[in-house]
Amino acid sequence: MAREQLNSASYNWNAFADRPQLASALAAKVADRLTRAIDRRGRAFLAVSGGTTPAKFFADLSAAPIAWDKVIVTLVDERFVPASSPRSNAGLVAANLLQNAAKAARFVPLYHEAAGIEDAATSDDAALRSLPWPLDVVVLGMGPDGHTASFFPDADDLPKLLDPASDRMILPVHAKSAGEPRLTLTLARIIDADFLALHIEGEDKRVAFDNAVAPGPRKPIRAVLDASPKPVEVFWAP
Ligand SMILES: O=C(O)[C@H](O)[C@@H](O)[C@H](O)[C@H](O)COP(=O)(O)O
Repeated sequence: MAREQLNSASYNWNAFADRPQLASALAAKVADRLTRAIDRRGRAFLAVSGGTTPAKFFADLSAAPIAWDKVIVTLVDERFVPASSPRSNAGLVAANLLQNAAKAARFVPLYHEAAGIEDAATSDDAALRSLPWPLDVVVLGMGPDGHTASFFPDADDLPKLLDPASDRMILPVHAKSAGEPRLTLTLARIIDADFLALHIEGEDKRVAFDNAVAPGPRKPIRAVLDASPKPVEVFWAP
């Protein structure tokens, strides 16, 4: 698809006629990039987002015939709730992605019991350092407010979350609009990924994306586009 270069933000817009076609195409692309990573370095490291959008994509990806036993899956971000909560991204991934062939993957969650979100982020950051960074594949989602990961526009310390030079893997997030406190990958770890995709669906998200990349107050998704050394692959269906 033609690449759209807008100011310093670069992205490729991949539009699909419907959501099943998007899910199938994104699953095939991610499976291919994971296989290429395994061929290159003997393993692959994937981070996925939660929310309501990715379930069909997860289901399609879960059936991909790749060497899932060589794949590590983690989350782009997590709500500070146990996996048993309906709000849990780990629960969503367990129910939709870690099924079928993908059951063989190793899953590294972000949530664990802790005194608070700061303690959880500190211990996550230490624990995740042993993973084979950089990520090979990251799949982002986006909210109507232009947030991605847990980079909410009203987050305390948003500049710290968006610092492209951060050496942190995981940071805590407090944001009124987020619901629960969150744990999130830093922007620096996201833009280090070998393949970075943004999966959005519906007219509202297309308008929100267009607004985010238009001149004006910078939304968090725009910070990712601007900082990414490669064009972000946007996958969109009505
Ligand atoms: O924990 C989360 O909610 C996600 O990681 C978040 O960044 C999500 O991708 C967007 O909020 C879009 O969510 P929907 O897919 O529900 O619109």
